[in-house]
Amino acid sequence: MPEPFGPLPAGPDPGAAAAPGPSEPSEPFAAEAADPGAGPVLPAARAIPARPTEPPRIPAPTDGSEGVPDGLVRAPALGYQPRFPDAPGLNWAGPNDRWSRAWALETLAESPRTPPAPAALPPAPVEAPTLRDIELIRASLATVEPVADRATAHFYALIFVHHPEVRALFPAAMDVQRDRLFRALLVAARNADRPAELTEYLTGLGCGHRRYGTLSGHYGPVGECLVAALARYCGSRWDAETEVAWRRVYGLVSRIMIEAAERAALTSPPWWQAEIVSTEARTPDVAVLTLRPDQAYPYRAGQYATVETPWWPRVWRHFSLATAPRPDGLLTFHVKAVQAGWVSNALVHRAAPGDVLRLGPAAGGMVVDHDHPQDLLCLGGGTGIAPIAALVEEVAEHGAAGRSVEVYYGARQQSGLYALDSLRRLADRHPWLSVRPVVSAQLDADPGVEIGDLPEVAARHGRWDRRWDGRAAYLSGPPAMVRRAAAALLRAGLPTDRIHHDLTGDLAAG
Ligand SMILES: NC(=O)C1=CN([C@@H]2O[C@H](COP(=O)(O)OP(=O)(O)OC[C@H]3O[C@@H](n4cnc5c(N)ncnc54)[C@H](O)[C@@H]3O)[C@@H](O)[C@H]2O)C=CC1
Repeated sequence: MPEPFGPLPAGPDPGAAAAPGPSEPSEPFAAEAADPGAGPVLPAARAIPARPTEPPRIPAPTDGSEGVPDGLVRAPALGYQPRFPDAPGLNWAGPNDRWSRAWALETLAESPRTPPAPAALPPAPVEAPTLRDIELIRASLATVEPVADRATAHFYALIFVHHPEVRALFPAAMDVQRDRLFRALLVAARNADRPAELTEYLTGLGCGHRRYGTLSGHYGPVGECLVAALARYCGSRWDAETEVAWRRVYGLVSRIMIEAAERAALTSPPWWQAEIVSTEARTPDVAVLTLRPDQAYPYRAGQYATVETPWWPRVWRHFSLATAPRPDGLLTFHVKAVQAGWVSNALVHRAAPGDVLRLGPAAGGMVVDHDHPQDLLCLGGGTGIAPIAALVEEVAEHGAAGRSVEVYYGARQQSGLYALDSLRRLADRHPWLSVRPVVSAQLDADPGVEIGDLPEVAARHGRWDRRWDGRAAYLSGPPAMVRRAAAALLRAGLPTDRIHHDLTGDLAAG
């Protein structure tokens, strides 16, 4: 199962290089810069799956659509009725379709498009972990942490040797994957005595794993290999009591993930295919991509999607949805080509209208509460402005209900403020919205643009006039920026639960 315990909780995927945070679905935006291997971004030798030209016939919808969200109609064989039945190259899903073959998914016993079979629960009864279990698990993780690289490599080696059919679910390069496993284990261990947080995290993880083709039956073998790898690298720290603790916790973890995946299978597909309908270069390394999904793609402004390109099979990256949900169902992403970023470079420099991407389900908790209209303070750095722009649009559509929204939009230089014009147009129409552009260097700054790092400029304003009192804050951009902004807001007295972001980890420590 790819990313077993994969991308940690809480935000989109590529881009963030530095320390991870606590609750992700990973430090979205973080993994891209950390892609292994750097080197030429798009090796010419890579085989690109051919784009199918003959979509299979789409079964007619049935009337058994109870409990299915708006826009999705269940059909018996396919599971869901496509939103755009005439979309070229789309809507071909199911066992042995060309997309699945290109991705080598035919090696699975069942198609990942097929709703998971009834849960094959771990054989032993699933018991809640005891405090002693949690203590033992944390102690063993602390022992393994210094050799986490070797332990996770051993874990994957065990899986691939003993369960070779699972290899096809993982990307060719495993470096980032390895790191994710251990980070996910740490998150789970950190939250082991907080059942609500743990359940929320694992639920997101279980649903997200559907896009890899993970099936209920994969969890058992993965658990065995995990325990074996931990036992080996814990050395003398490992004993029978520790093993029982791990088995008990793994049983609970896998049950929550399997059940979440089964619930999700009732109302949504494991992934969406989306055809690029336009690409627009906004700067030499930032492109705005507009996509047409093959079926309705439910999300809230502020959330992100995981994206896979045809050029890097099974390598998934997070990008925020950059508009509020649109009536025409189109989706927009802002992508910056980062150094050694395989996916982001492919999307910015190679993707063209007609190319088909895959999307995982929307995730992330950076959404606006319209029932309690607080004033909002939004900081968007670089392409981190994407979810902020979506949030502002959603407030505009929903009605500001008396709240004011203040957006600080930062870039390193003036030419990087690629979304400023559209934000200013919104501000011209809506008196509740103010937009303050900030650039790091004087150099080419236009009049009215403030100079400095984004968190510092916003903090200056916050100190002056206590602008932040009573506001809910939304932070999005480079991890270091988000951490510094969060630390400034905490110092200014904003409570933690009013500071929204998609990073995981200890913000204040950053
Ligand atoms: N594409 C997307 O949908 C989203 C991307 N992101 C993340 O946003 C980031 C955008 O990167 P770039 O466009 O290259 O932004 P950038 O590195 O050019 O910086 C943009 C702003 O952040 C501030 N900043 C940067 N580093 C800072 C630091 N160490 N301390 C304080 N302030 C700092 C700068 O002052 C500038 O105002 C990436 O990490 C990406 O993963 C976040 C959410 C959505």
